[in-house]
Amino acid sequence: MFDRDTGGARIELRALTKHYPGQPAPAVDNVDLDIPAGELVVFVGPSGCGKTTTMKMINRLVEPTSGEIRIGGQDVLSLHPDELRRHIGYAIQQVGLFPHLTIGQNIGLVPKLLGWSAARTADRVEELLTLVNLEPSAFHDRYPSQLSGGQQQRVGVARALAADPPVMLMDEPFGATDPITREHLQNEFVKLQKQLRKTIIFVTHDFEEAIKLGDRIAVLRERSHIAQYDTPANILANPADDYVAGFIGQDATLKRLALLRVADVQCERQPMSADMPRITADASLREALDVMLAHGTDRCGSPSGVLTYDALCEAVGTEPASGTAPARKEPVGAGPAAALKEAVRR
Ligand SMILES: Nc1ncnc2c1ncn2[C@@H]1O[C@H](COP(=O)(O)OP(=O)(O)OP(=O)(O)O)[C@@H](O)[C@H]1O
Repeated sequence: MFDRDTGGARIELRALTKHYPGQPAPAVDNVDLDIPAGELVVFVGPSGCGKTTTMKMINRLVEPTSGEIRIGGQDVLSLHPDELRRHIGYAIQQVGLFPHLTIGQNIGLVPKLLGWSAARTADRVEELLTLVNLEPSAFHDRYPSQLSGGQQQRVGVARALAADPPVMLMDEPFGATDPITREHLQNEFVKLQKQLRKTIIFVTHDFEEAIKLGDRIAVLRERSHIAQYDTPANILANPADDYVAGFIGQDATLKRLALLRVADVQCERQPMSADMPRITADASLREALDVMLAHGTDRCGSPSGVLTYDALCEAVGTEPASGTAPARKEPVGAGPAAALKEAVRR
């Protein structure tokens, strides 16, 4: 099956359509989409636009009315749905852990179904608990009700990864957590995916989350019609139309600053004074701008040279304000929104 390459498999949707019985219009209408192997693609769109239906057709929790789905070149509709689902990881907001099974048993469920030996399953469960930052000795034998919401969501992700599937479907998997836990889970997940390079479809309502996690974002309209499908940077720089621009909101420049690293920008080879603020190469341009504003200067030192305010503006395609530099000292805590209003949008 397509899971021979567990590092990720290409997903192709062709004219994919779902018309629920008794409904006046299809929930998903004639969708074409290619998802390259090893990429994480985020579906964003308003409630009811068909994100979940599109995703559930891929593991056949919903049967398509018409169209084609291929994973790793294989026709998904010709496979037995149960067999198919054992090779696609699935994580959802409600987590769906079995309350009467321990955490270890929940994670080991699919490997057991796949006929793995008890020893191999036990090793995998331990490996996965460690991977999602849950100490195996502390969590293996607990029941789901004995875990916090964020911990349960980590178990949900571990369970989806259990059989090392090439494809993962994730429907708002961090949705039910508070903002701090959510950010933590997102950061961990970004690190994890860098390592695993699964092919992932990730549904969210949160555009910030889409920018942070996605190699590409599919912005969907009603009936899953694709308004734009591109990298976060390209969508932020060139939204296809007002609909997409509406999703991005007011802070496109800020979001682009957050996406770019100091290392991505041409720095000038010039002497650095002792009082020039310093920034690391992997800091974002948003952080660099904050540092400049906090120090009332238009430049800061980085490992590859001096990063100037003008270079920063050029990197996000914004004209530097005339007379240039962020002149007033502002506390770092004033945050980038205030900074950009002050420095970029004058
Ligand atoms: N089982 C069903 N029977 C009939 N209609 C359905 C069924 N499931 C979903 N729908 C309808 O299909 C459309 C798309 O629903 P879907 O859940 O895919 O949207 P969504 O974009 O995931 O929404 P949300 O963001 O609110 O979860 C909606 O109009 C919904 O009411």
